[in-house]
Amino acid sequence: MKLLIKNIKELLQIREQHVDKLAGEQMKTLPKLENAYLIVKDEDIIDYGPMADLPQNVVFDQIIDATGKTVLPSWVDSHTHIVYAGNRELEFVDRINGLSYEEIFNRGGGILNSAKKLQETSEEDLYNQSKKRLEEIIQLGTGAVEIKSGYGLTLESELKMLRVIKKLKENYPIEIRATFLGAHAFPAEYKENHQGYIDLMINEMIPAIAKEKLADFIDAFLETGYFSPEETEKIIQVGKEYGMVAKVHVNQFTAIGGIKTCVENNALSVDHLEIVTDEDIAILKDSKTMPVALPTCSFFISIPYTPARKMIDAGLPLALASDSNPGTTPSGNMNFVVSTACIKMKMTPEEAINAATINGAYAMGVERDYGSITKGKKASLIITKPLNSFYELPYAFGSNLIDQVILKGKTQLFKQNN
Ligand SMILES: N=CN[C@@H](CCC(=O)O)C(=O)O
Ligand SMILES: [Zn+2]
Repeated sequence: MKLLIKNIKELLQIREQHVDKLAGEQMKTLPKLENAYLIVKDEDIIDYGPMADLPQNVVFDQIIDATGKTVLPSWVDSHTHIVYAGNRELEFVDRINGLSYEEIFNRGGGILNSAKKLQETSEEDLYNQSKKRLEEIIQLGTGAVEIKSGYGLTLESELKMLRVIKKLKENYPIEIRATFLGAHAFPAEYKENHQGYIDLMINEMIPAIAKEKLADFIDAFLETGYFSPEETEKIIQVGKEYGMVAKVHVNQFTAIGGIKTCVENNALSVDHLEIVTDEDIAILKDSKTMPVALPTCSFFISIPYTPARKMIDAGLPLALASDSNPGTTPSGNMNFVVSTACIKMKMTPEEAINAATINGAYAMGVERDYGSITKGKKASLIITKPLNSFYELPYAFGSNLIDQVILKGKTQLFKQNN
């Protein structure tokens, strides 16, 4: 199966040589080709170039004319919780009426509210609720996504979540990686017995999950009132013994030394980072750990934005992800994430697109196959509607500027979600 996309007004994020990630100044450049073609064979990008060099006498099975349109690699969303049951719109109204995220959690809401709902939901129902969200993000241009457990908080329900993620992975062309987030919150019955829940995770959950090969990564909510740096360290070290790489929620509300713990334990990414100290920046500077910002979480619950300017100007890399979840970000729209990063965090469109493609791919370990227009990478692409320039993507926030989504070489069309 050979597909030609021709007359592309702007072909973005072309990288002839493989890059793992981009940091500091490098993020300012988004290489592009104007009036270009791109050729796909089966699942892969095999060629691209200026229209003047389009190979002649080649027979294509499908031709897309992208006159006036921009083509870019699909978004890579390295941090989501899109598998969940029900939603939390009542807490949304509680927050409007003055309660904080912390106050809602302390009343038994928040993560524990979602856990209760999920424990009462069958695996089949959970799959059906979650697949609608997955189809929605595919239509919004996401081509690779990380999905976390963490609303189960019992052996049975964590397995249920991870099996749903596995089934989504089997049934959809979007690239999926799974993360075990048993350490999302202490269940009420373990409030005064942290060690008991940690023992449950270490002795039962992690071995069972590893046995079924259900998780690539391990995560914890390292935060005041949730998991301490020491508790997190223990959990991620055991995860590592079972082949799970750490990706950690840290510094969402407070800086308690969590970034240091994560970097020392070779975390692939540290995510949230709404509160970042100068010491944290220095620790991240010479590490392989990718900082990940989640600006639509800041938008939704009115907390500070990750200081992206300060971090990038200090030479750090930065990835952007949606954090799609029922409590703090009920949206998996990466287009809005990119807009919010530009509008609220003063990232340039070039920086934001780099952060949502190649750096996102690094943050979920798929940078060999996703995140840039490079020969041999997966043909997972966004074709926009006609645009003046790609700057319109973050500028026209709230508009859907996507005309077509191609995942692994195939156009994606879903029936309207109902
Ligand atoms: N902060 C921790 N976890 C999620 C939110 C969980 C929830 O409120 O359901 C997050 O990344 O924002
Ligand atoms: Zn999260």
